[in-house]
Amino acid sequence: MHNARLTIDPAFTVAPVRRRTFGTFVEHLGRCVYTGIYEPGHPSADEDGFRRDVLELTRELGVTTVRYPGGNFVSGYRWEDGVGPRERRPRRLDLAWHSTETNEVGVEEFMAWCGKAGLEPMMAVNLGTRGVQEALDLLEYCNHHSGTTLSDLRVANGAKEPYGIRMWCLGNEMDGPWQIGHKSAREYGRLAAETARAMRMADPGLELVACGSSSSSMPTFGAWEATVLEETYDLVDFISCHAYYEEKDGDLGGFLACATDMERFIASVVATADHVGARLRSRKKINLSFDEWNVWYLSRFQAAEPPADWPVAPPLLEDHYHLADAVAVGGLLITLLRNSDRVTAACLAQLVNVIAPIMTEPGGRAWKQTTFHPFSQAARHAAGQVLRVEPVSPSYDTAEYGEVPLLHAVATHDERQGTTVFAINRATDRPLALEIDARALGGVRVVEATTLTDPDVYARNTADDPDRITPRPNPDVQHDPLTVLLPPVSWNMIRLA
Ligand SMILES: O=[N+]([O-])c1ccc(O[C@@H]2O[C@@H](CO)[C@H](O)[C@H]2O)cc1
Repeated sequence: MHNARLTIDPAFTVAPVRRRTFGTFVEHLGRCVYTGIYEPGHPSADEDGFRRDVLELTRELGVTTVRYPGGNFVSGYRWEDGVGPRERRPRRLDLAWHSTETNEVGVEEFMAWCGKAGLEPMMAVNLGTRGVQEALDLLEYCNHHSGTTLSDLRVANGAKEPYGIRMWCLGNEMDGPWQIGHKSAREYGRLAAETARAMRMADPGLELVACGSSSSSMPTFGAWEATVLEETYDLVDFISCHAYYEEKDGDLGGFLACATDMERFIASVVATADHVGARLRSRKKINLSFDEWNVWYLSRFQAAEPPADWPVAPPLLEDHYHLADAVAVGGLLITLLRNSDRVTAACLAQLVNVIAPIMTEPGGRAWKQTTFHPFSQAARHAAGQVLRVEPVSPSYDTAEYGEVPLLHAVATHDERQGTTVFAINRATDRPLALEIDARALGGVRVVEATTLTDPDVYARNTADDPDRITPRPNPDVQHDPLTVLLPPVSWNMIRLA
């Protein structure tokens, strides 16, 4: 058995828990929209064609914000295609995903779905094939009350009240050579600046996200952020970060340590943003929108052929997650929370079917993947302030990241909801006895301790066995000293009150 310790003291805080940390992403990609959130013929479909089973799971997941409509898709998207009478909407080639887009769902349907799910939208504009004018048009269509051609069109299409969308992404991954309309940092920075400047003329209160790098392994990483922020610093609020991880060559220990990369990624982008701010002598701080993060078996996707014959909503990027994937996701969530001073928005990519916590069968069942659980527990129970905890833990050696602690943890504290510790044990061979020094909280007890684990780290949930991997009460809790046994390869939640 390994032993680790952490001390909880509500006097030492990082930042408030940001509700936007629990965002997700709905892209017109594969079956995320069609047969994901939307399937008119489905037995659970509501009057607007949205699957009630998916809506219910989305609520249970605890999602707060949702990014839309892409992703790579947005860089070739004409938003006007998706508004007005359905029978008049064009069918288009979606070059990003080699599919046919029917436009049955567009901004109107998406906003109606957000209303039903109780989510804040985060809208992306196309800066691949389009520019300032089209972004302004979409903004006017969405947010202007009425009395102009575009706002009256929205009203005529059934949405009397403006949508009031606050958060906007200025394009998507424009550093990626795969992106339609891919640009250099300077080209993109100028376009993002002019788009942001014009959007702010319409509404100075918007929160704008400039594209950062599509991963920290891009050759332009760092330089890209610096150049883009040189152009946009005073005009945007966020720089985006995207990161996907997968187990490579059977290196489970290295994979479970992937949050180490995310940690370094965040530190590098914060340093770069602050460096630009310092050179500009600005008092403003740019925050990070980690608006794509997840486990994604990208190498399998890259090895596969694109869909033949431009199908409508083909199954794409449908990763079936196992326990170890869920523990990796839990580790990434812990890192996002630990960096809540600068990471003030994040989106798990994506929500349904496409590298997603929720899976569906067309016409059939919906179920929770393993990765659903760390997200839903953190979204529900992380509250109040993120506490600065400094776990003391044995470490292990990884090929990719060097020495990494076996324990990765964070705690949050709220006067009413109490204190919650989220922790993963990365050890593959034995449990970790975690001693929690909670004396500063004064006489608290464990009110709930759960663990997500399984003797088979590659066990998955399926439609037939949807609860194979689900949080279960952790029986190994001792008081005085407060000690919880974390099983090997596990995600854990410990609630104190
Ligand atoms: O590292 N890559 O090779 C790589 C390739 C594509 C890629 O796309 C991003 O991930 C897609 C799925 O969420 C989103 O549509 C897009 O923004 C993100 C990363």
